[in-house]
Amino acid sequence: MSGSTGSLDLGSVENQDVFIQPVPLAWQNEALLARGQPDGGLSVSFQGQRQSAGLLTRLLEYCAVTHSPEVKISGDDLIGAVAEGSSVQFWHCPQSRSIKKPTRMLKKTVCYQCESQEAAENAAARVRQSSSWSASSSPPEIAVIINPHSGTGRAADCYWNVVKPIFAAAGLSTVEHTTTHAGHAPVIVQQLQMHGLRAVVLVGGDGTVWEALQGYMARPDWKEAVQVPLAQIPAGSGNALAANANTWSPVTAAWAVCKGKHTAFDVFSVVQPPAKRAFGFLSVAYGMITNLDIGTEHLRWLGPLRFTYGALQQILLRKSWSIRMAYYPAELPAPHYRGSQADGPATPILDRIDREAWTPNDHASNLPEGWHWVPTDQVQMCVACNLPWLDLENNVAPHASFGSGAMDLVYTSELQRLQGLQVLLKASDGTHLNVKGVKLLKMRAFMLEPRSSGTWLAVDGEAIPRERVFIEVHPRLCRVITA
Ligand SMILES: Nc1ncnc2c1ncn2[C@@H]1O[C@H](COP(=O)(O)OP(=O)(O)OP(=O)(O)O)[C@@H](O)[C@H]1O
Repeated sequence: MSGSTGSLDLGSVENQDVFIQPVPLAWQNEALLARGQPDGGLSVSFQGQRQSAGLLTRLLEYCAVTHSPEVKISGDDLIGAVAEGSSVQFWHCPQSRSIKKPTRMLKKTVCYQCESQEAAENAAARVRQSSSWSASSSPPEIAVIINPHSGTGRAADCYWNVVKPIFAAAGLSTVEHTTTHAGHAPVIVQQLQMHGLRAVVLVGGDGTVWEALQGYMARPDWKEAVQVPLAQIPAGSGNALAANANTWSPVTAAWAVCKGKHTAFDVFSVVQPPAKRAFGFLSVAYGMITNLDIGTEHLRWLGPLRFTYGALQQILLRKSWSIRMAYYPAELPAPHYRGSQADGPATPILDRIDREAWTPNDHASNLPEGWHWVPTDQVQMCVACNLPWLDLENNVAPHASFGSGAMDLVYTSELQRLQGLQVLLKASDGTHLNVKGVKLLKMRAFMLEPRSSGTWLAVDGEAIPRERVFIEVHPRLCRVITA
């Protein structure tokens, strides 16, 4: 590799990654030779001075004396670069070792000295564009909503100290909004200029995602708006959307936003007249699960540990709650709907039943065609999951998936304490479904009628009135950024 002062060699590179279309990327000068790789990655060799000290520098110096002065960064890992004066530094997010929950860590190369400030800025701009702009000539625009109340109250720190520097190195154009009160996120989302946005990034927990979803669906242009993916930076207590998107840590989620890969996922309508229809993305829970979540709100300072504490308490108490529930099974096709959807997505299954006819004391009444009763009138755990992970730790519905068009009802009626403990211990890998007494049903729509006090009815972890509720899944309606 010869260094010819100031010359810029624009070689072409092939695009082998569907999400990254590398621009031709190769330039060289006396100090720095960086070559675009076929996978969109970067091979950097330093022929001039190196700046900055630290372990990484010393390691690289070691490489230099052992005649392998090249740093190779894969296109998948590379996210951008930072230029300062006439030096440039490349940022990348390689996978860390954990295989169970793949996360990424942030790494920065040493600062390479270019021949001029312009050369350094040029180098940084090229790397950003090739690694994080999906071949666009202008930077992707991102709306960020930060809930400073989420989790243990560190969401804002997490964003400004960890995530924002990554977005800046990737050259993303961000506009930040910080919520000032509960219920603020839907207002922010309704006012966003969605056209052209790469993503709406939510820094917070699932309550923030839930609120943002209400904002999406309340927009007159909801059909177009839902094409803009959501992303969750896991900074709350539960962080289920991030878990299900395989973005298990703030750095991993930030990296995923830089890469911009997204997929469709189901959401569901929550119909509980006379209240306005709401929308959920995660779960409908009654009994034990709500007690261990909403019932431990006063222990927020414990972080995710509060759920473990709450679960142990519920298992030992061994309480059960009265319920009546009917469902439209996943095996049956969803009826077709052809009407206008100006007021939100249609609910063809719920529209075919007479919801008023289901009187509270009428367990034996005839069900509409295709519907079945859930065969119990008493539950301990009762949670209908739209996604497998209910938080970063618990894979409660391992057979659920992003776009299945169905929710998995996981429930128990008469678990002993020992079985309850087994469920708690096995929920992290989904094997709790094998514990005797744990039942699973797949449903496209359902009616849940809570009949006990002393517990909550909750959608996505948010309490709703403890009254009869009708749910219908909307297959693949929204989009989410994934790793
Ligand atoms: N500035 C604010 N002050 C107080 N509360 C807020 C503010 N902004 C948002 N909220 C409320 O904070 C609640 C909790 O936020 P969020 O759900 O993100 O965190 P969490 O409860 O820790 O996480 P998870 O829902 O994943 O368990 C939301 O229901 C939201 O209404």
